[in-house]
Amino acid sequence: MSVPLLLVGGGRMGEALLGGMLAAGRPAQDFAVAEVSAARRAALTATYPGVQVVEQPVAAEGVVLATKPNDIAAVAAAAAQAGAQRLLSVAAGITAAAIEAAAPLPVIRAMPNTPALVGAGVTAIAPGAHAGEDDLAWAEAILGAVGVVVRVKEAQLDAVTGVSGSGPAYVFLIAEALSDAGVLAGLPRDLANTLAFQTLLGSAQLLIDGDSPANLRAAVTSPGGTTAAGLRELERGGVRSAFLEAVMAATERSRELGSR
Ligand SMILES: NC(=O)C1=CN([C@@H]2O[C@H](COP(=O)(O)OP(=O)(O)OC[C@H]3O[C@@H](n4cnc5c(N)ncnc54)[C@H](O)[C@@H]3O)[C@@H](O)[C@H]2O)C=CC1
Ligand SMILES: O=C(O)[C@@H]1CCC=N1
Repeated sequence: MSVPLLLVGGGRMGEALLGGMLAAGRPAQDFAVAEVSAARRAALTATYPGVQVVEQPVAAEGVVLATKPNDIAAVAAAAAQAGAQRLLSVAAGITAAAIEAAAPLPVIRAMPNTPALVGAGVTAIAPGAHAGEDDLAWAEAILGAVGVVVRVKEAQLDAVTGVSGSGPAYVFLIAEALSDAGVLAGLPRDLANTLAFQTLLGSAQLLIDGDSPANLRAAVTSPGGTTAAGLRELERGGVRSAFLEAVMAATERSRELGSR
């Protein structure tokens, strides 16, 4: 009997998707994870009772490919061999055409991010040549359980990777730096962490509620006040252009991963 959804690769992204879908209420029996690392299999088995954790792909209606980009073609072929009917790849860079060449199945490409683990991910999806509306709807149902899903053209996925796939790492770097700065200014680490992390959460919520970043920033910035003094230093440090360069570098790296 085939399982509804097999995840191949139970690493950071595979676990974020699995954990997110379980937290959203999908039953553990809906899932199997194929993972080559014995240590990872042991960890997943202990954390997610009821999920079938195996070494090699088992028969599944749909398969999420969540191994490193270099392994995706071989893993797609193995999943097809094991009876998969359609594939959802989360690998950075690897094109739908490359996956279709390894496995003659409908392929959806997706770029999720790790906040999927707490149901607050954002994923962009794009169809391969043989994927139809039902395949896109299938991918949306999987990824919609762990956050917002948007549809894009496949050519946009490299830029999506640069912004939101890699984006959580940029935000964690900001969190670290803001907390470190609090410590430098004399606050205990616990307090600095609470202040920095809750500031990120609250600011994100204001943005999600719909006002523009520029308006929200202006509302914090009193004439001649503390924020204007701080922002001046951030601009002097080139923060804005550092973000432009970071996203362009990540986008370019995603393109490189796809062209090897
Ligand atoms: N980590 C992230 O924030 C994001 C990662 N991705 C993509 O997700 C994919 C996985 O990335 P991570 O989870 O970060 O890597 P990872 O290294 O944490 O996980 C990959 C897992 O796949 C396993 N694996 C390797 N070959 C296998 C095989 N043949 N069969 C079964 N399991 C196998 C490894 O043992 C490992 O546990 C990559 O293609 C990456 O581009 C996409 C969006 C965000
Ligand atoms: O760093 C990477 O290559 C992966 C893809 C997006 C986030 N992590």
